[in-house]
Amino acid sequence: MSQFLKVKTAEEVLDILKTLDFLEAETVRLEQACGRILATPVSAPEPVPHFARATMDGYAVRARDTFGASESLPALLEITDEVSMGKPVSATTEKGKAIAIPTGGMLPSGADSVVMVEYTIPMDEKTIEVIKPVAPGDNVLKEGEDIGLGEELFGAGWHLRPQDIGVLAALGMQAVSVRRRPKVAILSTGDEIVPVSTEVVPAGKIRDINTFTLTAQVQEAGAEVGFKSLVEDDLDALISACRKALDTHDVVVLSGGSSVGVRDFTLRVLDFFPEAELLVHGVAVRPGKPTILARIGKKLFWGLPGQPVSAMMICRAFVLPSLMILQGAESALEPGAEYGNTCRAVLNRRLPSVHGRTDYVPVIVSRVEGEIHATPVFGKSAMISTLARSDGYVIIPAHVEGLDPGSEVTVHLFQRV
Ligand SMILES: Nc1nc2c(c(=O)[nH]1)N[C@H]1C(S)=C(S)[C@@H](COP(=O)(O)OP(=O)(O)OC[C@H]3O[C@@H](n4cnc5c(N)ncnc54)[C@H](O)[C@@H]3O)O[C@H]1N2
Ligand code: MOO
Repeated sequence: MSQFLKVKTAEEVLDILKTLDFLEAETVRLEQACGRILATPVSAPEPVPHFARATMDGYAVRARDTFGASESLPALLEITDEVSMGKPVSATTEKGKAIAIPTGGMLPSGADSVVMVEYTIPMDEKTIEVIKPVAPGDNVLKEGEDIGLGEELFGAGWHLRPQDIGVLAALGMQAVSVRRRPKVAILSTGDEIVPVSTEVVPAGKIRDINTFTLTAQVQEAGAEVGFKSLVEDDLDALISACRKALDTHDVVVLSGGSSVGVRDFTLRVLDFFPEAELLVHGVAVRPGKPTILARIGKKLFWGLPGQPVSAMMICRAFVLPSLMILQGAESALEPGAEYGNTCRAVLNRRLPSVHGRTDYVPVIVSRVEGEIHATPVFGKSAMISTLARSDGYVIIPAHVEGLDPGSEVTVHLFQRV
């Protein structure tokens, strides 16, 4: 199966990802729904609120009984009843009458507005003077004013946020249908890689970084990380680790290998999976050109470069979008959609770039005299500290040969919020 495919552009890879099938839907309780992606649209089965409510403490009145009221010429109203919180009141607000009401109380019939207590002067136990008029609807939340009956609230593919959960709670939806979280296995390979727990690292070896960075990244995209393993550079060991991972996971993310010819090694692993279909073998990007993507049955297999910066950038640029698409995220399916938040900034250094290759350049974002600046962080892709110092990255498209200082750029922020 080791056919060699033409190196793909970043856009071609994203287009391939958009053709992936979504994972199945599952029902989760509202408490677990934040951050999940809706599988079916949601519309309102009832109005919110389902009765008119006061939004201020005061008196429920007929607005026309207060028209023209002022401090010098107050409107005199008789208090006939009091609304208790959480209970309907049987009394009706009649002409010249007022019913005391707390914020959130149910508006009595006949009333169309609430006079705030501050604009009333008690005359005696049963009488108030209103010193400022109200218009119909003042200080009242009407039935369905928050959410209308049948209102279309969220489409399939909507990424649920805390406030969305609040809407679902208001509607009494105790459970929602969302896409299953992708289960991801993270395999790191290389004879030079030793576990983080290694106290004295032998000469020629380094501690494992990628297992940790890739795990943290894919979790950020809502995936569950199952199997994690450091695998030696041995074909049989790699095949058996991949087989185990593919059996029980939706996605396998393998990083690194041996310095020479590792790509062939990863491709050779794929030869042992008859269903494997190589989708990407090399991407015209920097860093991370030697990236592999294959489909194995319904499963995805990513082969990422071993350099920690390259692995993280490819994960962010392609693996995370693939995880969002598996979860049916509409935001990941839009043309030109990028994962995460962005901000606009002014570049304060020249950024060289080669025509025909998309560059991902880490930057520091700072505010200088009210303007947001992006300062490139240069460094080799073996240097994880460059990303730790950066706030995000700028993408220089393949057709652009470098950017001059003063260019306005979009910074893709590492932090999602
Ligand atoms: N002669 C050439 N050499 C290299 C080329 C090339 O085109 N010709 N490409 C370079 C580029 S670009 C990259 S990227 C790397 C590709 O690396 P591999 O994916 O083959 O992976 P490795 O060789 O195993 O690792 C590269 C580097 O990353 C370190 N590494 C690997 N895994 C981890 C880990 N889990 N934690 C921390 N660091 C890790 C590994 O020790 C190597 O230093 O090849 C270039 N070479
Ligand atoms: O493609 Mo490599 O990832 O630039 O270091």
